Amino acid sequence: MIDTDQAVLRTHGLQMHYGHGAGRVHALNGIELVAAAGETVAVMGPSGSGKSTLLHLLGGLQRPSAGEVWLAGRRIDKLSEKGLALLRRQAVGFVFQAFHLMDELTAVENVELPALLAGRSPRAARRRAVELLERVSLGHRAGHLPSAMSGGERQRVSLARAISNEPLVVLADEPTGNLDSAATVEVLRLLESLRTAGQTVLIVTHDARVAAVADRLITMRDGALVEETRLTSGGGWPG
Ligand SMILES: Nc1ncnc2c1ncn2[C@@H]1O[C@H](COP(=O)(O)OP(=O)(O)OP(=O)(O)O)[C@@H](O)[C@H]1O
Repeated sequence: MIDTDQAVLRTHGLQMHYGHGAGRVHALNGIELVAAAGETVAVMGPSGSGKSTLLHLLGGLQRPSAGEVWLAGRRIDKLSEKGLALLRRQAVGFVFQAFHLMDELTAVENVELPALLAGRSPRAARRRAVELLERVSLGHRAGHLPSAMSGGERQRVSLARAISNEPLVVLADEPTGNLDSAATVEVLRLLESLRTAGQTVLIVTHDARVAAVADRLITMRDGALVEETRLTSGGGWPG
């Protein structure tokens, strides 16, 4: 049991409905989730079980229909739009299956963007972006546009961007969903290095190799958490 005082992420009675009347979809039905500081949590479950919706609510991309979302001891589901935008910029790093990089910006410009938006000096933002690209073994590709990069390289750029503001939590939605096996292994290594570095990470995935990197695996079905497994290896490199 995780001490909720140490929770970076916490939900209480989290519900999400879409639509009205007969067309109403209950995407989340009262989720109680706690993620401790430094923990990597994988979320698996069938298509439509509510994984992406949960991730969006945790990162302040959407607001719940009912219930509470807490990030680092602060309730975020009642924040204003402006407050949510600030929170997303400062406290959350997102990684998406489709990368969501800015096509017209180079790799280094993509990675430095969050730091610039957060008010860092251009020089400091550039220095950090270069360091991060080196950390994901893409220092030599800093000046390249995303269109000139492979899927694995693009996802490594988006991981570097996700951690550029030292977020409290990294939320990854099927980060290997668009990647071949070799690129998946590269991204797995990076997720593993985030875990080792003590970053709090939540990963939605359909890939058991990705889930194996986590400290804890949560399974969802029909908008509910139905199973929780502490991985015996405490997270580890899949063989
Ligand atoms: N914007 C929306 N409007 C209406 N229904 C939605 C919307 N977004 C999601 N849903 C529905 O909510 C339920 C949960 O969707 P969600 O995308 O969270 O599932 P998921 O587990 O992430 O699925 P997948 O693994 O296919 O990505 C599904 O029934 C889905 O059709």
